[in-house]
Amino acid sequence: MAGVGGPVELRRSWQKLLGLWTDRPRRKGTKIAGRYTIYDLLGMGSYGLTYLCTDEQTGQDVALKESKPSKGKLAVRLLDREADVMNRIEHPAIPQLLDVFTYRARSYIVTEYILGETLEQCIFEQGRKYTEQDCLELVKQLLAPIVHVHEQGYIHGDVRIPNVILRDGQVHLIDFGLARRMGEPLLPELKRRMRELPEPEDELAAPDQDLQDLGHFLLFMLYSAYEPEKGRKPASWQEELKLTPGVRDMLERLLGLRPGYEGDALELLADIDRVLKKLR
Ligand SMILES: Nc1ncnc2c1ncn2[C@@H]1O[C@H](COP(=O)(O)OP(=O)(O)OP(=O)(O)O)[C@@H](O)[C@H]1O
Repeated sequence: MAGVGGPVELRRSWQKLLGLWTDRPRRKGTKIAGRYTIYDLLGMGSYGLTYLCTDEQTGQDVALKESKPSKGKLAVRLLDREADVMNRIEHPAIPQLLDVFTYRARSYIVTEYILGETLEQCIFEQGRKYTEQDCLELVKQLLAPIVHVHEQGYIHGDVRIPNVILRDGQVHLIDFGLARRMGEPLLPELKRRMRELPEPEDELAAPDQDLQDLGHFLLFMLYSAYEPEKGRKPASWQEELKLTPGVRDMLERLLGLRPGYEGDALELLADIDRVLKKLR
């Protein structure tokens, strides 16, 4: 029959509707576990809702992430994993884990709230443009928390501009929802979600994956200053971005277009310092 899907599609639409209802954000002023008062919804991710809350015990602003009820046990498991990784990490450029609890069948993690803007907001909402030097300074800053995560035996797994917050010019790395122990494969349940990523999804977690992501991060940042000439056909980034040779080489190594850093963040750091010296 035209316009009406089969039973599978109908079931999917019904589940989607049910999900929208059960996952609807909580109202401002709602108190969770008698302690955290919701002030604002920060975002709705695939498996969780994140709120800006006031911790009534300390008076501190916190970010509270709640598992999505429609995603059932998987959302709870992912939040547990995220808490487990954050519990082992302590770095000034990573929000501190403050609390983990279950309340009315939902899981929660509470972290320090970083008041600032994500680099995605800086570029797409505020139209900020970053020079090569700015971009390298930011990547250099970001390497510190990434190296710390690697030293604890994990990879972040999702280094992207929406997951980096700038506060007073200092970067903060958030969202450990896809973090994995070194050598661990991607959770089978997440494979479908990661379909668009260029890396093979069966790859075991290794530091080079974060460095590759850092390459994509750097490319995004560099494009913020790109002004396409009128009527010019789209070309490769090497042609579009007029990069100095040092930055271009580094990017090609990060993106795996020539022999790379093999996960060696210290080699990358030395390279950044060398190129920055020339740019300054
Ligand atoms: N500690 C924090 N401080 C300030 N803002 C935060 C913090 N944690 C998350 N946010 C903001 O909350 C929003 C939701 O973030 P979160 O990373 O939890 O989920 P997401 O990115 O929407 O989803 P997904 O986990 O599926 O990528 C984002 O806008 C993010 O910038």
